[in-house]
Amino acid sequence: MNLLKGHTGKYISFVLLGIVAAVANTAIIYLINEVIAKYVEDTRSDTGVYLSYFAGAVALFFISRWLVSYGMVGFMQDLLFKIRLRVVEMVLKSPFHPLVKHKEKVYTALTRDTNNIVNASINMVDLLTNSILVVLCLVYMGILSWKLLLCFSLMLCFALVVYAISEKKAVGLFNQAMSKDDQFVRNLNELLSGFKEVIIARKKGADIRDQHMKPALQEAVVLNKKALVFHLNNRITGQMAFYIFIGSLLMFIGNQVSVERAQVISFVFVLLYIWSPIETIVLMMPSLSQAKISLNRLGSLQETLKDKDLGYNEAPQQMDFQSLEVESMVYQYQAEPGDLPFTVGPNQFELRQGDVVFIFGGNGSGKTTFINLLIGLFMADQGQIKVNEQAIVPEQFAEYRALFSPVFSDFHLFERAYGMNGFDRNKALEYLRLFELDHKVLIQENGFNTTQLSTGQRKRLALVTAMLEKKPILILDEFAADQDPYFRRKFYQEILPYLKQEGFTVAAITHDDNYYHLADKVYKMYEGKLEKVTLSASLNKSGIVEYL
Ligand SMILES: Nc1ncnc2c1ncn2[C@@H]1O[C@H](COP(=O)(O)OP(=O)(O)OP(=O)(O)O)[C@@H](O)[C@H]1O
Repeated sequence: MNLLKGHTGKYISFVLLGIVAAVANTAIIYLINEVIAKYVEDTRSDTGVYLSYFAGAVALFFISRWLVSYGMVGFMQDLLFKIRLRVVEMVLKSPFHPLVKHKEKVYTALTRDTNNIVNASINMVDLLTNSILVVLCLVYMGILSWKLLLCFSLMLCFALVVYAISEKKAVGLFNQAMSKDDQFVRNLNELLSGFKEVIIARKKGADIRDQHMKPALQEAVVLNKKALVFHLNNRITGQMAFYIFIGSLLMFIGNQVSVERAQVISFVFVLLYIWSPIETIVLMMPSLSQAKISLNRLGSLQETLKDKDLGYNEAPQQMDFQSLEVESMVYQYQAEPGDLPFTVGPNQFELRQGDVVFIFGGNGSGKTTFINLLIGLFMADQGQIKVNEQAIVPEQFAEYRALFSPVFSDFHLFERAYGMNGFDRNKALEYLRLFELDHKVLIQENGFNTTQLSTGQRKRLALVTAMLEKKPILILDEFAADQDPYFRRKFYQEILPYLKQEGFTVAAITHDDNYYHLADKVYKMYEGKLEKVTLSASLNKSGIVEYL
C-alpha cells in the first residue's frame, strides 16, 4: 500500500531539510576540527572567521532540524488518520465471511500496526539525516587520511555483516511475536464478549487466562526478548569493536600506516562524533523491522479483504418491489477436514408485495442460512434470485440488499439511526407507542436512547428501527422468541397486520406454531430443504398441532 500518496511533496521537503541539517552538522564538525588544528598550530588570528562560519552552520542546523521536527508532528497525525481510515475502508468494503474470520487482525492493524508504521516513518527522516551525516563525515575522514578511512571501513563492514545476519533472525522472531499478539487479542475479545459467563464461572476466565492468554503473552515475551537481545548484542559488539578500533588507531594503526599525529587526532575526533549517528541508525533498525512487518501485515489484511463486496455501493437506489423469487438456490458451508459440509438447497421461495411469510423448522435445519442467502449476506453457490421477474445480476446486489431491513436473532442495536435519510420523529413516536416502548425510550436528535432496556424491549426497539428505515421487506429471525406471551400475541395479531397495512412485506423465522395460520405462506425447512406447506393443520397423536 502506498502510504505516501498525497504526501510525497511534504516527505520530499522533509528529506531535503534533513539533508540541509546533515550538511550543517558536518560543517560544524569540520569547523571545530579546523579551529582545534589552528589551536594546535597556534595560529589563533584566523579563528574569528571560523567562528562566524560556525555560528552560521549552527543556526542552519537548528532551523532545519526544527522545521523537520515541526513538520513531522503534523505529518505523523495525517498519516495516522490516513492509515486508520484506510483500514476502516477495507472493513466497509469487505464481504461478510473474510471479515468475520479475520476480525482480530483488524483490531491489531488499527492499533499496533498503525503505530509501528507511523513511528517508523518519523524515524525514516532521522535515519536519512544521520545517514547523510555519516556519509559526509566519512568523506571528510577520507580527506584527512584515506588509509585510516580504509581501516575504519573494514571494521564497519565487518560489524554491518554481523548485524545483517542477526537482524534477519530478529525480524523472524518479531514476526512470530506479532502472531502471538493476534492470538492474545482473539482471546481478549472472547473474554470481553463472554464476561457475564466469566463472572459466574470464574474458572472459565482463569482457564482462558492460564491456558491461552498467558501462554500467548509468555511466548510473545520470549520471542520479543530474543529479538531484542539480538539487537542488544549487536549494539554491544559494535561499541566494543569501535573502542578497540579507536584504541588501536591511537596506539598502533597510526604508526603502522604512517599517518601524522595531528591527522590521527582529527580523525579520532570525527570518529567519536559520528559514532552517535551510527548508533542511532542501528537503534532505529528494530522499529524499522517492526514497521516492515506491520506494513506486510496491513498488506496481507488488504489482500484478505481485497474482494470487494458484490456490487459494492454506499448509496444504492431503492428498487421497486412487487415480487421476489428464489430459484434452485444452493449454498454449502466450507467444512473442517473430516466433517461433512452442511448444504442448504436447492430451494425455491417466493414473496409478493404485502405478504407475511413464515419459515419454521428444527434447530440447525438451515433457516438462518437461507435468510442470509435471501438478503444477500451470503453468496449462493448456485441458483438465482428474481425481483419483479428480472434476474438479479452481481452489479445489482447493493440495490437488491437495500430491499431488506433485517432484525437478526443476534441483532445489533446501533447507538444512532445511522444511514437514515432523515429520522422520522413522528413515525418513531407512533412505532414506539405500538411497541409499548414510549414510556421507556426517549427519541433523541438522531435515534433513541437505548440504555436500561430488557432483552425483549431491545429487540422491539431493533424492529422499530428497522421499520423506520422504510425498506419494503422486513426480515425477522425469531423475533417473538424473547417476547412475553402478551406481547407475542400482540405481535402476531396486531403488529403483523399493522405492518402489512403500512405496506411492509414480512419474511419471518418462527417457532410459534399457534400463529402459523396468520401467515399468507408458510415454509418448512428440513435438513436444508425448504418446502411450502399447506395451512391446514391437524393434531398429531400427542395432541400437538402439525402442519402438512
Ligand atoms: N459458520 C458455519 N460454518 C459451517 N457450518 C455452519 C456454520 N453455521 C452454520 N452451519 C451449519 O449450518 C446448519 C444450519 O444452521 P442455521 O443457523 O442456518 O440453522 P437454523 O435452522 O437457523 O437453526 P436455529 O433454529 O438453531 O437458529 C447447522 O446445522 C450448522 O451445521
